[in-house]
Amino acid sequence: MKILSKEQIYAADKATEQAEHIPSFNLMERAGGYAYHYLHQRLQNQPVNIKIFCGTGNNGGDGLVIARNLIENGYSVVTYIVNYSESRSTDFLNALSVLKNSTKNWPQLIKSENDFPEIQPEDLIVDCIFGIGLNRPADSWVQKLFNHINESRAYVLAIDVPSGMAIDQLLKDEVVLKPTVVLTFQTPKLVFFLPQGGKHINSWEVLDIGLDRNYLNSVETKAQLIGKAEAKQMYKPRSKFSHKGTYGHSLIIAGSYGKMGAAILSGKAALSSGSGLVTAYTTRQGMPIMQSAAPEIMVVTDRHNGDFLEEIKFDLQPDVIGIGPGLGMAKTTQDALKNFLKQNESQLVLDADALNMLSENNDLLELLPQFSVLTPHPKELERLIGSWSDDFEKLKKAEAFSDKYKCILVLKDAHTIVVFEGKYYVNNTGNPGMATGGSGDVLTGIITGLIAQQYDPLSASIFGVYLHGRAGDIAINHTGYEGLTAGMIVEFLGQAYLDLFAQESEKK
Ligand SMILES: NC(=O)C1=CN([C@@H]2O[C@H](COP(=O)(O)OP(=O)(O)OC[C@H]3O[C@@H](n4cnc5c(N)ncnc54)[C@H](O)[C@@H]3O)[C@@H](O)[C@H]2O)[C@@H](O)CC1
Ligand SMILES: [K+]
Repeated sequence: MKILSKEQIYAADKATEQAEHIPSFNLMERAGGYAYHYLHQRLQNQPVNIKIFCGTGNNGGDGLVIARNLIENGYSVVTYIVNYSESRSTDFLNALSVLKNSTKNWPQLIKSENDFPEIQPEDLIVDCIFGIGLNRPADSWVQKLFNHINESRAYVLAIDVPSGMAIDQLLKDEVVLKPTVVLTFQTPKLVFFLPQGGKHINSWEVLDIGLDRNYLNSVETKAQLIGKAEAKQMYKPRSKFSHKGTYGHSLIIAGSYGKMGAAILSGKAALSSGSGLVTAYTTRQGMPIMQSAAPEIMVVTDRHNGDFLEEIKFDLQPDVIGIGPGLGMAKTTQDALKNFLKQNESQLVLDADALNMLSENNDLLELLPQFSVLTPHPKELERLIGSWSDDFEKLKKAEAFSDKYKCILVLKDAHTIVVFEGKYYVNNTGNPGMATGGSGDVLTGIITGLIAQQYDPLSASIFGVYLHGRAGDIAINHTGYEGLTAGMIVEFLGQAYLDLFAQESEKK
């Protein structure tokens, strides 16, 4: 699903007005009307006290349209205008006059803290104070109103975006009216998926307000949300006349004394993602551990007998190499990595200690083949690209890094974002249960295994992140968040594949 920027949303509104030859107020009527239907379907005329807080721009105008529809249909509504500014948008004024003409229920003005109404926990709050137009922190009395509503513990439905949250920047000392649900128009907003904005959002739904299809189909967005529909399109079906060689050979370079689990998890994940063959390259001590833990995985070791890898040399021609999990940061391993990178020609997926070694020896980055995949978690990313002031800057810096080294960056987080060639692919699977040791090793294995099967590195990264999250989502039905272990993500990978097509087969 495309994630439109603020400018693109305004342009989509304009394109719709032009294509349909309608004034902008009709679009507000439509958006507010659909939002009313959304509420009505769920409320079914239950006697709830609804409090609608409206700003003085178009988000506020939407609120006035929702209020009018609710009142006309017999709901108990109090409408407030939060007077953060003396100026009013034209469509806000249109909506206000329609509301005043068609109901006797005039809004109450809130100009300061003295005007705050009491809010009961059982009230239903509709937040239409600020939408996508917020571009600076709200006045302190308005922020106090947000907190006043937050403290009430009432159910809050935010219209389009939660008030107080800018969609294209992190505002200083941001105070957000915390929504129970965000009903967002047409396209989810990027900020919902970034840690600093996303932490306020439990749940969001898209309301299709019928913006112009031509515009939406043709607009190129920087960000895209990756769900099942997108993942399904990437899936490569298997042919009947295939053999293990068809699906490639993955080499996993991982593990050290006490960290053989990382190699096992990565290797097993590469196998379960479908790699035809998997070989692990690890320390000699690791050989019996690997062989007994995963008989399907072949093992090659270095010549030495140390706790850490001292040499990375093998007589194989893998299709792809996943390198890094559990390697440790020993000087000998760093030298081994350097020598390996100097002569390597295989496609690479780099994770964990391999990334840390790259951060410590920046010149090694120049040795990476084009389209290498790097999968840093936030700390590893910071070591690679330096610190950032907010999530938007983090993305920009990641983009610059990816451009410079022609690599694919997989920014692991609650919503993992794959960054490549100026585009952001935002994953929409996964859950907090996956914040567990080894989960990243599994992702490395999956992406490696997909590249072995001839997924191009970008598709392998996007699809791999999706499958990893989906496997975790299916697994928690059996384990709960706390009980989920990285090994289970591997076990449920097959289910994640099956799930891509689950709906079709259920319908048959
Ligand atoms: N045709 C359209 O453009 C449509 C717009 N819609 C709604 O319009 C919203 C956007 O409306 P607006 O652009 O009017 O913006 P908002 O209603 O989000 O904000 C109102 C105005 O407040 C001002 N402002 C920004 N930060 C402020 C601050 N901290 N303190 C005081 N004033 C501040 C800005 O000038 C901004 O335009 C969307 O989120 C959506 O809800 C919908 O009605 C659908 C159609
Ligand atoms: K809002």
